[in-house]
Amino acid sequence: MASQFNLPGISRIHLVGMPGAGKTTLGRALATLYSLPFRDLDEEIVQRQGRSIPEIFETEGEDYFRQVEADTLRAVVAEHERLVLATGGGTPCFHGNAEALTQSGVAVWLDVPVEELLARLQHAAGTRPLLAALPDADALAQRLRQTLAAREQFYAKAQLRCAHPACTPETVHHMLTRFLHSA
Ligand SMILES: Nc1ncnc2c1ncn2[C@@H]1O[C@H](COP(=O)(O)OP(=O)(O)OP(=O)(O)O)[C@@H](O)[C@H]1O
Ligand SMILES: O=C(O)C1=C[C@@H](O)[C@@H](O)[C@H](O)C1
Ligand SMILES: [Mg+2]
Repeated sequence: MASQFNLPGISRIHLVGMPGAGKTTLGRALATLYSLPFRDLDEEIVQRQGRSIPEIFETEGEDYFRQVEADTLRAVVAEHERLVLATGGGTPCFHGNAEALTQSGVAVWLDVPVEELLARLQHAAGTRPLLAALPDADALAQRLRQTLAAREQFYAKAQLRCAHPACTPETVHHMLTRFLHSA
C-alpha cells in the first residue's frame, strides 16, 4: 500500500555496503515503494564518462576513478532533492564521501556477511575490477574479508545498519520509521 511507505522528513536515502550487498536491487525496490527517483552511482559514472568502470580502472587507474566517483556523487545529490541512491561498493571510503552521504540524506549500510556475498559474487566477480583475476573461491573469500575489514569503519558512519543477510524494503522501511521517530 502506498501510504504504508510514506516517510515525511526523509527525501534522500543512500545505500552503502560491499559489492553484492544488494544496494542496486534494494535501492530500486525502495524507490518504487516510496515513489522516489532512483539513481545508481556506478551507472551514473558509466553514463557521464561514456566508458565502463573496468575500462576507467584499466586506462586511468583507481585514483582517477575515485575522483570521478566523488565528483559524480556530489553532482547527483545536487541534482536531486528527492532520491534513493545506490552507491558503489567503495564510495564511502574516499574523499569524505561518507560524510557527504550522511549530511545530505540518511545512509543505510547493508551489512551482509561475507559468506552470503561470496555465494552471490562467485560467478560475477570478473566484472568487478577489484575482485577480478582471483584464482578461486578461497581467494575471493579472503579478498572480501580483507576489503570488509578495511571498509567497515567507513560503512559504520551510516546512520542505519541492516545486518540481515537479505535485507528487504520492508525491513529498511521499519528502520527508517524508527529513526524518524527517534530524531
Ligand atoms: N536480498 C537479497 N537476497 C538474495 N540475493 C540478493 C539480494 N539482493 C541482491 N541479491 C543478488 O545479489 C547480487 C548483487 O546484488 P546487487 O547488484 O543489487 O548488489 P550491489 O550491492 O548493487 O553490488 P555492486 O556493489 O557490485 O553494485 C545480484 O545477483 C542480486 O540478484
Ligand atoms: O568495491 C569497490 O571498490 C567498487 C565497487 C563497484 O560498485 C564500483 O564502484 C567499482 O567497481 C569499485
Ligand atoms: Mg550495484
